[in-house]
Amino acid sequence: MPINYISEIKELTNPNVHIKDKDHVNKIIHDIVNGGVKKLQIVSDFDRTITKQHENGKKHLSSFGMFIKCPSVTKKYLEAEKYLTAKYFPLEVDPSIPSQEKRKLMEEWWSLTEEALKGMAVSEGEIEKTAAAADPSLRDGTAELFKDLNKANVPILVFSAGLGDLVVAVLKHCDVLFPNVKVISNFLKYDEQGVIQGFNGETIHVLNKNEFALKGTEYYDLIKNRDNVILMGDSTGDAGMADGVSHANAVLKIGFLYDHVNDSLPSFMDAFDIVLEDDQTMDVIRSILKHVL
Ligand SMILES: Nc1nc2c(ncn2[C@@H]2O[C@H](COP(=O)(O)O)[C@@H](O)[C@H]2O)c(=O)[nH]1
Ligand SMILES: [Mg+2]
Repeated sequence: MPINYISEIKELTNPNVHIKDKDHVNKIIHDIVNGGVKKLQIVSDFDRTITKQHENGKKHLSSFGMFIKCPSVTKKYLEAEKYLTAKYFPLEVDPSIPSQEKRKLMEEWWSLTEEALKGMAVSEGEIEKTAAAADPSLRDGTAELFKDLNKANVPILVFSAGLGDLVVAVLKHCDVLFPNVKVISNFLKYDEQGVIQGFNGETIHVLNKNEFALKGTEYYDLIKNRDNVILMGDSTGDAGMADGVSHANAVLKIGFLYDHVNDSLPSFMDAFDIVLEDDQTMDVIRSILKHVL
């Protein structure tokens, strides 16, 4: 009789864990366990997935939210960022907005953000210092998780619609930027004088991650023989992050839900296999990996 992981793994029996199709989740966990470390890869969102969603009663800053703490950020950008975030963040987390309409709104937000960034001279050094000073909180157990995955040589793709320079600086500051960790995100493009020209490459926002084929990226070679994926995100748009892994076999999608729990739970349970309500830890993925690593 195959193991019933959902009843075996106590972290999956907590009342804040929501699973729509238990048989399906058991089957995926079985495939991941049977495939072992050589077949496994992790794809994770960054803001409010690797970082906490809230701590000590305060919402956690996003990578863009940390960026505005850089001393060289202009007053003009601060005003633009404040206005844009106040306008678009509530729309991002509003479950009642149809996805096509929300996608247009997110495209607007990111393109206006890119325009507002142009012309500033905020150096990488300043970004590193700001990341350290922001004292970001990764989910409890993230360092242990990344260390165990690095030891087992399991690649982790951090796929962020945030500001890649800040994402890398935070991972470095928290000593989790191990060799197995790769970041795909919006990285700043600079001219020779160190002035920001926008983002490098195509802009990633919260609702187009599913379109980023990983084929052709430097990451692809690492994962081409790894067809089992554990995916983690905090937005329904994150659930498509592994769509670019065309050869994927078993994909276990873990969603961290915090905003508008009652209204968002149905769409989260459709998008993710396991939904964790207000869980600021990596306990669930670590408890599953105990059967793999
Ligand atoms: N404070 C701000 N937050 C922003 C801005 N633009 C986007 N965002 C947030 O970033 C995350 C995306 O990052 P991910 O790692 O979760 O993909 C998204 O959820 C937005 O809330 C901004 O200008 N200011
Ligand atoms: Mg996020």
